[in-house]
Amino acid sequence: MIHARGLARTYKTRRGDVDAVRGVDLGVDAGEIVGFLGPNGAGKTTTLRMLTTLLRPTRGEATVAGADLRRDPGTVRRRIGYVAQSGSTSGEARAGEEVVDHALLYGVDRATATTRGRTLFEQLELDGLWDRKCSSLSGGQRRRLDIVTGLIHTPRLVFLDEPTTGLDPQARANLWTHVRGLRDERGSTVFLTTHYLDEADALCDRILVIDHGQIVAQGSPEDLKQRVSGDAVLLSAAQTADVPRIAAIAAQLSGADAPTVDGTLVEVRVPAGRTLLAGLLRSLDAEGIELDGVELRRPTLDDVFLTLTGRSLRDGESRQVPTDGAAA
Ligand SMILES: Nc1ncnc2c1ncn2[C@@H]1O[C@H](COP(=O)(O)OP(=O)(O)OP(=O)(O)O)[C@@H](O)[C@H]1O
Repeated sequence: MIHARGLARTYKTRRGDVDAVRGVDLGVDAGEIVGFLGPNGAGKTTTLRMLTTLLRPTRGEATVAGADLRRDPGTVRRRIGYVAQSGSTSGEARAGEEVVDHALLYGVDRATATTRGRTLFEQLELDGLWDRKCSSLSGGQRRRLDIVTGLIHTPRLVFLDEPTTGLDPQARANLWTHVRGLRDERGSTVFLTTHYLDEADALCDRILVIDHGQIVAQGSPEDLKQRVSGDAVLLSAAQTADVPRIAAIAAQLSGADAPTVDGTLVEVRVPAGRTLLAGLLRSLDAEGIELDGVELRRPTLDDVFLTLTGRSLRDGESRQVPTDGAAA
């Protein structure tokens, strides 16, 4: 569905050239949900805008939805749906009208657009809102309306730029269900950008990680996580004085990396945390050491990014990340 080779974009600015995307190769098969993940400024939107014909690549080639991006951008445009970060509906318009107008732009006739629009409203739980002003919809409803707009001309490939940014957790989870539905019920291929690791993990068949304009990793969420060897064992000491002894015992675990200490928290990475945990707790107990808490953390996508780049996926954040790997 997408086949790109060496796609690059340099912006000319007064301060000099900005190499936003530096030669991206990527492939997306029909029916996949692919997540495009990376920190702010990594090049996600620039890549998306090139693939959707909104921005001309400085270098590289791509076929998108079966048409050549450079030679036949008109066909690419007709075959894809694009839901921009900022959305595309205007506040004063009525929701249904907005969707029908969008379809007319694509050459869909009014009757067909209305029938399709009403079906999509039902599928995306917007029924009853056809005549409502867009400005009176909730954030989640408006985002789903953006998606209806992106789908009204029945594209085979849909690009979603940060579809859940700004939504509350329930609205995000609800939108994931709808994105899965696009693929499962309509057979659409979905290419989405996101900052949220949990979103990519839960929703995507495959993930591409971009950093500094280049793809630094790709694979299924599980594949990527398996590249980070080991589990993290986090031991929270009840008494600060016990921390050095806890670290010393943790360091003796089979295959352990050097433990790190942060206040009363000792963290150690081991190849198979689950099998070592019981023995570790027995050793600590035998030494009369009391713990406030124990956590075994499987690798997260953020660990993958840390391993690859030495940085957290979440901007400017250092190692103090929530232990469940969920994005803030
Ligand atoms: N029109 C432009 N002119 C100059 N530089 C730009 C322009 N648009 C983007 N850039 C720069 O190109 C780089 C990539 O930006 P891009 O918006 O593609 O990243 P992103 O991964 O989508 O970021 P975000 O997650 O913040 O949306 C950044 O350094 C950005 O400042």
